Amino acid sequence: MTETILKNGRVWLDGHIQTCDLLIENAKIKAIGQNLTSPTAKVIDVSNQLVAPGLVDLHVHLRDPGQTAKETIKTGSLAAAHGGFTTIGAMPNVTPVPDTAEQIATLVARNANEGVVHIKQYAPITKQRRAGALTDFAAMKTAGAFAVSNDGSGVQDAGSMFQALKEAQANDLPLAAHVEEDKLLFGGVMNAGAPAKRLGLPGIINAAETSQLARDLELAQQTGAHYHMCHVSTAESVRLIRQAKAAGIKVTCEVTPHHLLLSDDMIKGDDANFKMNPPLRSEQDRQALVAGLLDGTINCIATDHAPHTAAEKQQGFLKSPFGIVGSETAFSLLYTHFVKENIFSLNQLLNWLSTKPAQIFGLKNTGYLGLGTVADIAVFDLNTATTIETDTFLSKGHNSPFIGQSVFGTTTLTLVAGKVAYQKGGTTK
Ligand SMILES: NC(=O)N[C@@H](CC(=O)O)C(=O)O
Ligand SMILES: [Zn+2]
Repeated sequence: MTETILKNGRVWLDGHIQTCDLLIENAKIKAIGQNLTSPTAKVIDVSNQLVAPGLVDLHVHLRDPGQTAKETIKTGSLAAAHGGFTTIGAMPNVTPVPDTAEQIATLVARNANEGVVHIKQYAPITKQRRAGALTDFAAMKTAGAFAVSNDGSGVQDAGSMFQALKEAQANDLPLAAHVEEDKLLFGGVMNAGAPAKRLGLPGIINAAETSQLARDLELAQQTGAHYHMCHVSTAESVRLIRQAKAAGIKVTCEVTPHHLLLSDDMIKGDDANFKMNPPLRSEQDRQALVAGLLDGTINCIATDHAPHTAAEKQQGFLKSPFGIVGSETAFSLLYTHFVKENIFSLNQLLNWLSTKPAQIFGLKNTGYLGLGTVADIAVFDLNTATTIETDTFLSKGHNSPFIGQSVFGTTTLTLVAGKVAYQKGGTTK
C-alpha cells in the first residue's frame, strides 16, 4: 500500500477553495480534512499552493506512430503531466492512420503502457481521414476509442458527415469536428486581414470555418448526434453555436489558449511559431471567444498541442507545418492573463480545464476532487513568477510563441492515480 498526504494545500473542492490536507491511499483520495496523519504516509507540503483536480485536455497530437521526431506517447504524456493534465485525448492523425479496430486496440494498449497520464484515443471518422468510406464506429468503440475525429482536416463532403453523425449517434460516440472547407482556403497560411496584407501572406477567411460549421450544425440537428467542434476560432462560429444550442442541437465546443490570448495583429514577422490551424484571428474574434466562454456557449478549453521539429518550424509561414505546442503552458498563461487580470475567476478557469471537458465527453471519475475519487491531482504555485523556457519542456516540440514570457501558476506536482507523474525539480518516470 502506498500512502501520500498532501499537506495544507488550497484545495479546489465543490467550486470553493479550502485549506486542508488530502490523504491518498493507493490510487484514491481516502480522506479530506485538517491535520490528517498516517504513520506510513509520504508527506508532501503544498502550503499556499493550489490543489486542483488533474486537468483534462480533449485535444492533443502525440505523433506516435509515424512522426516520433516530433513527439511520442511517452514525451507527449510527460508534457501533459508537466502542464497539470492527467487525462488527454489523442488525435488519430498519425501515420499510418489507425482506421481499423486492430490498430486502435494496439494504440489503446500502447497509450496505457507508455503514457504517464490517462490517454483517451480518438478513432478517425473516415478511412485514411480522406473523403469516402467511414471507419467501423462500433468496432472502434469496442476496441477502446472514446470518440471519433478526422482532426487535421475537415470532412469535405456533406454526405460523409451525415452518415458519420448517424453512426456516431447510433454508437453513442461524440464526433469531434475539425471544421475547415478546403475549397475556401485559397492557399492561406494565416488569418485574412490587414496583418496578412502587411506581411504579404495569403489569408484564410473566417468562412472557411463557418460555412462548414453551418452545414454540420444542420446535420447534427437531423441526426441527433453529439457534435463537438474543435478549436473554435471566429466570432461567427460562436454566434452559430449559440443559436444552435438555443435551438436544442446537441453541440459542444472547445477553444484553445492561443486563440484566447493572441490575435493576428500580434504577428510581427515571418515567425512560424504563430502559424497554426485554425489561424489566430482578429482581435474582434478573440474577444468574441472570451465572451463565448463567459456566457457558456463555449464549453471548455483544450490545447491542440501540436508539436513539430525546430527544422520544420524554421521554414517561415509559407512552408512550415501548422501547429504549436500547448500542454506545458496552458494553465499558467491562462491563470496569468485572465485570472490575475480578473477576466475569469479561478473557479471558471478550473471548470473549463477539468470538470467541463470531462462532463461533456462523459468521462467518468475525473475532472473533480472528492472523497473516493481517483487521485488525479495537479498542484500549482500561483505566487511565484517564472519564465517560460524550452529547457523546462518535456515535449520534444519547442514550437511556442510564448517562450520568454513571465507567468504565475507553474505546476509543482502532478499525480496520476496517486503516483507522481511530474514533480518540479524531481525526477520524472
Ligand atoms: N492545429 C494545427 O495547426 N495542427 C494540428 C492539426 C489540427 O489540430 O488541426 C497538427 O496535427 O499539427
Ligand atoms: Zn484541428
